[in-house]
Amino acid sequence: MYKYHCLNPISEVGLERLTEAYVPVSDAKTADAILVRSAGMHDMEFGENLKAIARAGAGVNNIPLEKCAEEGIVVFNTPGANANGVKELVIAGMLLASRDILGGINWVQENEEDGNIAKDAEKAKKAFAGCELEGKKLGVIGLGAIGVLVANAAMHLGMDVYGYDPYVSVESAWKLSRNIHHAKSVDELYKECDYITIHVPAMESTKGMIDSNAISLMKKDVVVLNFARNVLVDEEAMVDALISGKVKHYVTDFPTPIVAGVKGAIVIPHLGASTEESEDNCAKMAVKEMVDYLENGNITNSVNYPNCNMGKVGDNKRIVLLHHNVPNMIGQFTKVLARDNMNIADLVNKSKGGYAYTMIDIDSDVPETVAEDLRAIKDVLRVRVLN
Ligand SMILES: NC(=O)c1ccc[n+]([C@@H]2O[C@H](COP(=O)([O-])OP(=O)(O)OC[C@H]3O[C@@H](n4cnc5c(N)ncnc54)[C@H](O)[C@@H]3O)[C@@H](O)[C@H]2O)c1
Ligand SMILES: O=C(O)CC[C@@H](O)C(=O)O
Repeated sequence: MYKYHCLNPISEVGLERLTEAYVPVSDAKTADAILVRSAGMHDMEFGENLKAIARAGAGVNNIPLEKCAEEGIVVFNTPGANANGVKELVIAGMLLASRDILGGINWVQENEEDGNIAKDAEKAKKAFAGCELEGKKLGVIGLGAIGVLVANAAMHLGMDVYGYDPYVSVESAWKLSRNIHHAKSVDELYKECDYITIHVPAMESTKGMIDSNAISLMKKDVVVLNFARNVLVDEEAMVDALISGKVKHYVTDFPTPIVAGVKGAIVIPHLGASTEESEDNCAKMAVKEMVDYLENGNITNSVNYPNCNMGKVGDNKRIVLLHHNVPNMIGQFTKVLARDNMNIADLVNKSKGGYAYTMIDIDSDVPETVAEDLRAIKDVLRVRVLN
């Protein structure tokens, strides 16, 4: 029996895939696994049973990844599962920034009682005119799951698209249209583009990436879109640029007291991934990853431990060990197993940064004393025996 806790509402389409072996609990401290969306987890104390956190979404800046790794808790996310939802809202954001659709709709609501509204609208509409996207230059910073979709869609709308991502994956590079210009530096993109959209994770290295210096390089009347995280943009600098008229619109999915209500800021209440399809996709993927880890020890799409897969647990017992990525760990594991005369049927070891994961299939029972001896090895963070 596994206990799970949902820190945010998770789509039923995902939860209904859990068998009767899974029970929801109201106290996160007692859970084997936590399902989460955007809830902040940095101040949480984790219970000793907690083995996995599955983020139904892409961004993991709400989760203390290093602390989890040290406590032997594997953190998963759902790469690409909500990318289409975000892409569509980014396109909507570009349209909202180009045509005064919001101003026009407000005008109609304010004049709803005007019996001559059809005729008056024809006079009023010139105040809400705008420009088209076709032929304009779009810069996309970050060519991952979302950035690639935005770049390709904008290209199909007739935009001239520049992409910047020094760490682009092979998978993304394959998906990216060959008509996208490869910006050699982010400064080149700032100088060239009429619209700039950012799709990078919030990390120490990306925080404040769009600051006053970046804005100073941009064209006058540029539109900046941020559907990634508020901390990527120096919001004080952005407000100054909106007030001075350097930036025409700042379209952001992240309301903060600094930008909400500022003229020129188009602020959306974090709706990028809030579609039925995205929520279902994320929940299904998060639940699948969580179940496969709890039951089989397989790790897929973890952000703090290496991916590692030995298929389903069969007739053999499986020992899974989370540990620091330091020399001689396998030697110490096999010594413990050899001492108890245990035969290894299969073994996989993978590492990611400072952490490593070892899966060992054993063709006999694994006494608790063996598990305890493995746990006692220095640099071992967690040991589980499955089946
Ligand atoms: N608004 C929403 O509801 C919503 C939904 C999903 C994701 N997001 C945010 O969008 C971010 C991106 O999502 P994704 O699914 O595309 O993630 P992803 O991991 O697929 O792509 C991120 C890309 O950013 C690139 N990158 C990293 N550092 C960079 C840098 N300094 N300069 C340029 N590129 C850099 C990476 O190489 C990667 O290709 C997430 O981390 C999350 O914060 C927001
Ligand atoms: O869960 C959400 O609603 C938003 C998720 C989004 O910000 C993400 O990073 O995937």
